[in-house]
Amino acid sequence: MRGVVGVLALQGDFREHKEALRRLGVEAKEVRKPEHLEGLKALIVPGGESTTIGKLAREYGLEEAVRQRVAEGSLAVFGTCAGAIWLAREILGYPEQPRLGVLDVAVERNAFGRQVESFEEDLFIRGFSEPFHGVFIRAPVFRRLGEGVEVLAELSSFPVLVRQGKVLASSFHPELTPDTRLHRYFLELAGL
Ligand SMILES: NC(=O)CC[C@H](N)C(=O)O
Repeated sequence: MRGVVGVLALQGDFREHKEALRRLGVEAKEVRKPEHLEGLKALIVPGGESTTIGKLAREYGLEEAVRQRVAEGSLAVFGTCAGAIWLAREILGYPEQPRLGVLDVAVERNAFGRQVESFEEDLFIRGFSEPFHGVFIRAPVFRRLGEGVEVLAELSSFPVLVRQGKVLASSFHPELTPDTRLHRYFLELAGL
């Protein structure tokens, strides 16, 4: 057992992330209120609908609480798809959409076009020796990357996996494949 990881459980596929953590022998804790963050060093924000996640996180006081913990450097965060959108500083075309703003990127929602609802593609992730099977569902891409943002994987020259300090964000859904390497990478990032 390597410590406890929080999974934001307001909306979206948080159960699949819990299952990925279980496969790694890590205890997952559902986070729905600011007090659930106590003692946590790592939080996963699932895919789903970023407008709903953002709205509920604001309503429940989690937006402010998570932002504070990330600013302090005491919480690592991994956002997948809608979760990644919530982390971004800017959401192109949706200036009013609630977001955390801790990742210095502009994110474009549904960037591969609405007609391309979903697809799968093997990705080369920096530091991984074998390709990672990426599942993309109405996926965003990261644009206008700030100086501190490192690109870990690209697809057709669009960044699809980025990292800034202890903040990790993917356009795709690692929780929907049996491959746990990216979750393991995040645990290491969080110092777990
Ligand atoms: N699979 C997903 O998480 C889709 C994200 C969705 N396109 C959004 O903007 O919230």
